[in-house]
Amino acid sequence: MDAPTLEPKFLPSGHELGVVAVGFSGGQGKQGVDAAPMALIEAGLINQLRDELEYNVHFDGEVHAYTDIMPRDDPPYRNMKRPLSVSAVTKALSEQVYEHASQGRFVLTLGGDHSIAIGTVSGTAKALRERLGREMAVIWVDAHADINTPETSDSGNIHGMPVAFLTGLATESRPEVFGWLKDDQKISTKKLVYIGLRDIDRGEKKILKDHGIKAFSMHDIDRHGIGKVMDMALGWIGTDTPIHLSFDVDGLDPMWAPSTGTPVRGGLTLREGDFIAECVHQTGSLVALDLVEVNPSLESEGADQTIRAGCSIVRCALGDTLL
Ligand SMILES: NC(=[NH2+])NCCC[C@H](N)C(=O)O
Ligand SMILES: [Mn+2]
Ligand SMILES: [Mn+2]
Repeated sequence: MDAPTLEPKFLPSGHELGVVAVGFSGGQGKQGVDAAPMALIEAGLINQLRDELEYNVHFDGEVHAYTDIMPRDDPPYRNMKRPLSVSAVTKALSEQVYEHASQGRFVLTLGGDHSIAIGTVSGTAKALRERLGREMAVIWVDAHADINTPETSDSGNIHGMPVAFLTGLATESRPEVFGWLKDDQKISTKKLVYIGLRDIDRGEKKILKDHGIKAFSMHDIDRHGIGKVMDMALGWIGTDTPIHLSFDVDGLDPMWAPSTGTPVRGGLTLREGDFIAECVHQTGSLVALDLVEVNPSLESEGADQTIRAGCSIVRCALGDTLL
């Protein structure tokens, strides 16, 4: 199989890969999503990246559960469930991701629910600003926009809010509830692009509209095809901007990825998911990838294919090709 061919634009070498495994489920209510990193690793993902794609993998060999920093008492605050836990975990994760990214490594984070993106995106955004003096773009592949503020959220689940905190649309001064997030760890709403949306809350629709956020829904993919949508999405970002890809496995149709906490029918095919990852790799601008929301304990007869779909997306984003 081919080694990653493209010269990356924002990494000193195309071969240094930092991996962080995050066994965290507190951003939503269903247990089991914390088992995903181990399931992905046991399916051979890290070995494939090392042996077939020839990455020099920097991985501490641990699935981080952050039990030592988890507060015992964590009541709702401003409608958020488990705010202290999610804040503490994402703060620690942000530092781990920052460490890899500031050493010029590509950062792969295996989640975990999507609240962990508060940690991953903040870590890479800060490192890229320091290392290159550049603002980073984020491509968010998901059935959901995850841009609720604590006030617009119906569920109170923080995995539906990460983008609001990362763009500064939601703010909080208490350091123990995301007040640790500083401007240099945030991203602009102008550098955010969604792909695959199909289940957006009313308050989220208003936010997307009011801030002119670039979003390609399943309707756009039906209309233009995924090839054209990727041209438009990457055209919006431009060729001079590093990209962090945050991939929620529920962006795929439940036919291909049934084992996830909030499945929504009418999603991306397996090939469309891989194609998105391939196209983003081909830009040479990709600096980080999150794979989140795989929950092997749900629809467990479909767990294997969900895990395989997740592994495939990661390999494609890291330069695997069909030929
Ligand atoms: N990362 C996810 N799967 N998020 C689902 C969010 C669902 C819903 N919009 C909420 O805010 O609760
Ligand atoms: Mn989702
Ligand atoms: Mn999500």
